[in-house]
Amino acid sequence: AEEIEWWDFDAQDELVDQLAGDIKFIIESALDARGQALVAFPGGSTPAPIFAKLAESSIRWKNVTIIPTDDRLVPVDNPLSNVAMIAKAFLPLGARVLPLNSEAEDYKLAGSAANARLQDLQWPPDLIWLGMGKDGHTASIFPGPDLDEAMTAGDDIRAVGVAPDPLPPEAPVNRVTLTASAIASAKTTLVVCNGAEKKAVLDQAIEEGAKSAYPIGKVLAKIPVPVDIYWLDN
Ligand SMILES: O=C(O)[C@H](O)[C@@H](O)[C@H](O)[C@H](O)COP(=O)(O)O
Repeated sequence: AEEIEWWDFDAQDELVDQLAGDIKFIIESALDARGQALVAFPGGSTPAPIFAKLAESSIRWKNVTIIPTDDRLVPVDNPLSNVAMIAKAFLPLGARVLPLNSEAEDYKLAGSAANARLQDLQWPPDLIWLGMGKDGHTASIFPGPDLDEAMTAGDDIRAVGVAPDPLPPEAPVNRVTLTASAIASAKTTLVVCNGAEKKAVLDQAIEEGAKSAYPIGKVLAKIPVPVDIYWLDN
């Protein structure tokens, strides 16, 4: 990243208020400028309170398209589905929510189907919000066999299918994920993470940059704009 700005929080509600306010500002600036906005939100356990706060805000959601940064290859009625979590929060407000995953059995096919779908969108996204795992993964760019493809896919490849090895215990399924070049194309990127363990990983990843074994380090090194990191010390 051109520059990294850290925002440290001691209390979750402070982080939620600040982050929801900043995301609202980014979306409304895009709506004022282009009449529409495209944003990518992560899955996992961190987003729920922030989604709830965003859902309370007076954003003109009907002109907003939301895609997941990545998704687990499960049907939308599966509790592991990221798009289901996003749809539950924002569809009732009139936002357009586009799934990354499809019925494709094979994760590679699912990746190409997701990539084809993203080609129809007004690119690049106004905002990409990244989460991070303790292993340094972000979106579904994991350390391991598919890391290279997700990191080196050309600018025209916006999503790929990945088969993390080992499968992440919190959601042991194959995935589709935005590629590093797609993430690096965003107008604004922010990272949200919590806890001392993740902070240590993130500090090391940022220091090591493109050489890092941590995917978040490689991805952040590709981003040409300043990145804000919201960290909750809990
Ligand atoms: O589908 C996913 O799993 C996510 O998009 C993933 O990248 C997530 O952001 C991290 O795993 C952090 O997850 P937590 O918020 O649960 O710590």
